[in-house]
Formats: sequence, structure tokens, C-alpha cells
Amino acid sequence: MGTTLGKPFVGLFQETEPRIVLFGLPGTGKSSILHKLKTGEVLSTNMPTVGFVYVVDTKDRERMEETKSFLHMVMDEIQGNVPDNVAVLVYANKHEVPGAMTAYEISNELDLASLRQKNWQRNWHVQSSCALSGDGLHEGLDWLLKNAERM
Ligand SMILES: Nc1nc2c(ncn2[C@@H]2O[C@H](COP(=O)(O)OP(=O)(O)OP(=O)(O)O)[C@@H](O)[C@H]2O)c(=O)[nH]1
Repeated sequence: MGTTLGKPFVGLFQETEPRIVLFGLPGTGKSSILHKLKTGEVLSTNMPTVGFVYVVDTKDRERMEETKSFLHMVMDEIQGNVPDNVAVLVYANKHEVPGAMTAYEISNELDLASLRQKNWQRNWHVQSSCALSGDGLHEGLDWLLKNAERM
């Protein structure tokens, strides 16, 4: 199962055009983030490199285990196929909802420490965001682009 799901991700990194991959469980806010970014300020079109953007619904505590498993599965699939210096940005989305988990909690829930241990060269960042107001979206991409500049 992992291989069939993972292959499309690996394929994306074999393209010649630089890309950022946005992924996450259903309903986490991927379309809303893209919509907000598209209709808000213009982003740099000169994307220097690729990066991963994983969207997590911070109010959905019930699916946190599934969210973690999916992320770990994808990361295992790409290891060795995607350069180690391609960074991963996690959008801790819907952060404005009362009772939503903090970026720190999300980092713990996703067990980012073990992913870092497995691949200490890959950079990670958890950015709290709200796709409705746009809060945190550009900050997250700025981090990803700064990381890309160092590659
Ligand atoms: N409160 C709140 N709601 C959000 C936020 N982002 C998205 N939503 C809502 O969450 C629901 C799902 O958002 P989508 O953008 O459709 O999520 P998706 O990840 O594209 O969903 P799939 O297409 O099923 O994979 C919608 O009702 C959005 O309005 C957010 O930051 N805060």
C-alpha cells in the first residue's frame, strides 16, 4: 500500500519544473489554503526549489493518529528518493478555532522528533495557520523559500 501511494510523491520530484507539494488528509484545508494564496497577494513565481507542505487540521484530535501515520508513510517512501535538503512545512491549520492544538502539540502528535532522528538533514517547521483569514500562510511559505535559498 505504501508503495502505490508513495510513488506519485516520488514522481513529483523527478519533474524538471520546481514544485511545492501540498498534501494532507481530507478536509484539513488544502483547497482553502490554495484559494487564499491565489486570491491574496502575489507570491514569487521564481520558485527556486521544491518543498513539502503538509496540512493538519488542529481541531481534529480524532484523526491525529491517522494524520501521523500518513505523514510517516510518505516520509518513509520518499527517503532516498527525494534530496535530504528538501524541507517540510507543516501547516497547523484552523488554529483560530477554540481548543485547537498548538504548533508545539502538533509537533509532538506527529512525532516529528522521530522523523528528524531518521533523517537529521531534513528541515522541518510547523506553522500555525488559518486558511480563512490567511493568517500564517505566507509566513510558512517564506520559511520554505528561505530554506530553499540555502540549498
Ligand atoms: N475554521 C477554519 N475552517 C477552515 C480553515 N481552513 C479550511 N477550513 C474549512 O474546512 C473545510 C474543508 O476545507 P477544504 O479546503 O475543502 O479542505 P481540503 O483539505 O481541500 O479537503 P479535501 O478536498 O476533502 O481533501 C471547509 O469547510 C473550509 O471552510 C481554517 O483555517 N479555519
